[in-house]
Amino acid sequence: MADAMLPLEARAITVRFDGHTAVDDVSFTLDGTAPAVILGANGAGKSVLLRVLHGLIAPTSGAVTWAGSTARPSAQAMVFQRPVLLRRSAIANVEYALAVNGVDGSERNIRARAALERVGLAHLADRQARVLSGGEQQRLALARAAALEPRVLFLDEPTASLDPSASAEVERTMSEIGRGGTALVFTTHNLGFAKRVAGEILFLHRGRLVERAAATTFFNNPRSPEAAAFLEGELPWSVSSPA
Ligand SMILES: Nc1ncnc2c1ncn2[C@@H]1O[C@H](COP(=O)(O)OP(=O)(O)OP(=O)(O)O)[C@@H](O)[C@H]1O
Repeated sequence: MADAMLPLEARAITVRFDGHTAVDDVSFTLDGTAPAVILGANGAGKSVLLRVLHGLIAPTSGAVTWAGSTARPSAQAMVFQRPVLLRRSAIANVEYALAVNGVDGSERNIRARAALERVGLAHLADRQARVLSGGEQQRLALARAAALEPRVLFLDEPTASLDPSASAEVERTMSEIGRGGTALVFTTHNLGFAKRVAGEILFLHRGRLVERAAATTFFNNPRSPEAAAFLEGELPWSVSSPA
């Protein structure tokens, strides 16, 4: 997990869909030392920004650079709100991801077992992935991503469709992965989760980055009126960006 790929820099990222601006001239640099959480109301542009950073969406203008290069490094992965799992056993799902990433056959099983162990799913290694509970499926998605030993892991609302106890398990697993040297960058609507895990906050409002701060500063003393309203629960439920 060489640090040669950091910092991760967003340079004037703008994303437009059919004339609608989802992300509007967003710039920041992440050095990977603390978990970064992207916050904002529904439609603020969080998921789109995360996908641009990961390389799933090309920005309309601007660029993402890794240690100054626009080449997308392989040591970064993404976990989605609802994991897409293959119709195979839990361990076979992890082994498949390792195979796709060029890990030798002999090593795959060892790394997959270690990854399942890490997320507390070793006992379910041979169970069909698709019959696992929602929380177990999300932890399997985390194991699959962590097995690749990414330097940066993007997570889009990783606990959104889970009950409180499954959320707590996923949160614990993410923190453990973060302590293992993987930089976490994620979105969430769960402010308690953000407070517990975040080192810094990137707050988006209508596609614009209106505030970036250390998490404690952001939650105790937000500078922007938009962030203050968001934390007070006073922003309208959906805040779309202007056309
Ligand atoms: N593929 C797409 N085509 C057209 N518009 C899109 C597309 N993806 C996102 N958008 C729009 O871009 C805006 C930002 O969407 P995004 O999913 O990033 O919001 P978000 O902040 O993640 O919201 P939420 O909290 O509801 O998930 C929204 O207005 C959304 O409708």
